[in-house]
Amino acid sequence: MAVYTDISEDDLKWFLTEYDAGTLLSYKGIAEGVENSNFLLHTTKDPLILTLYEKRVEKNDLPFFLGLMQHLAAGGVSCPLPLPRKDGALLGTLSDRPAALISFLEGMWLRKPEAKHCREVGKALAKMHVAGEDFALKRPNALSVDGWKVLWEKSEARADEVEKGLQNEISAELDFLATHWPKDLPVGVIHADLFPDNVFFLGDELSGLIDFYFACNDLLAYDVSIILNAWCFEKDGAYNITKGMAMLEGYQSVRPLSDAELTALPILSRGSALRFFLTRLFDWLTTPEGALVTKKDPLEYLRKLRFHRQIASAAEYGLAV
Ligand SMILES: Nc1ncnc2c1ncn2[C@@H]1O[C@H](COP(=O)(O)OP(=O)(O)O)[C@@H](O)[C@H]1O
Ligand SMILES: N[C@@H](CCOP(=O)(O)O)C(=O)O
Repeated sequence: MAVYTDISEDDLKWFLTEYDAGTLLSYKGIAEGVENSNFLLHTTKDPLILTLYEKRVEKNDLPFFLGLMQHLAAGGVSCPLPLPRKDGALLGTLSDRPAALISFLEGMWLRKPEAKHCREVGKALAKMHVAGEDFALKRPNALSVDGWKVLWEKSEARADEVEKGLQNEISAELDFLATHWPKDLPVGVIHADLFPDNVFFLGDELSGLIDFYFACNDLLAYDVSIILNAWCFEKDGAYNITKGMAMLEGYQSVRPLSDAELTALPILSRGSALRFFLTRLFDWLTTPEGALVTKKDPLEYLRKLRFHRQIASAAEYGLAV
């Protein structure tokens, strides 16, 4: 469960006086997510999500995230809209945390996505990439190669507690990726965390994307590798080529990938698998027992990383190159 910060009813009512959000009827903490504290609010107007920004979110980045949601929504991407305060600001303070109200998005995330859903996610990601082209603000990816090294330094000494031999394996992987990471591919605004729990569906129809708090400027094809990792593997660790094919076709129906992007897909997928392995490993080693958050398994991403090491070309993901 991710409610790191408690709020009192009085404080919340006071916070709401800054907005034209109606009168509070009820509120409850949301059990999902790992980064921030989220609450569902019912008022005499539309339902809202209240987010209190926690440890890994830099306050200076919030105008980028909230502005991006506004920009994408205006560009036809279905995503939550931040509600401005009466003074026009998108951000307030509650329980000593930066806090925002965003619109409630109908739908639910899929526990068992199928190939047809992967196709929709591919399309939606490509639409987001296109809609983000003229977004003026910039945010470098703090979780690319240099950021991975910093994260790794914090976990390295204890990595073998999770699996013997990890210290050597991951150090070598980082060296490899630092040397071979592609530089000349198309860049733009990427979501960077488009996992199943961040995509809502109503029936089989994709109703929207949420959780833009890792969004940044980086290689567009890196974002494709993230969804490939997050959506196209089965619980037993096997890659599902039918899902991969559907996802890549969906993406390319909106934004075709260049030959260089396709060639780079295996190494980008190694990188994105490593990125999620490293944040999970850090959380695994540092989250106190009994904390109200579900820890995610780092080894799931180690297995994906090892899979991508064996891939010789993007054709093996389900696409003729
Ligand atoms: N705009 C929204 N509309 C509906 N539900 C939302 C919205 N934003 C967040 N949620 C709910 O809160 C949960 C956690 O949100 P998320 O942004 O993924 O949190 P975190 O950043 O902490 O990972 C989601 O799984 C969803 O249930
Ligand atoms: N998707 C990441 C963790 C970030 O969680 P989210 O709730 O913000 O999507 C992972 O699976 O490691």
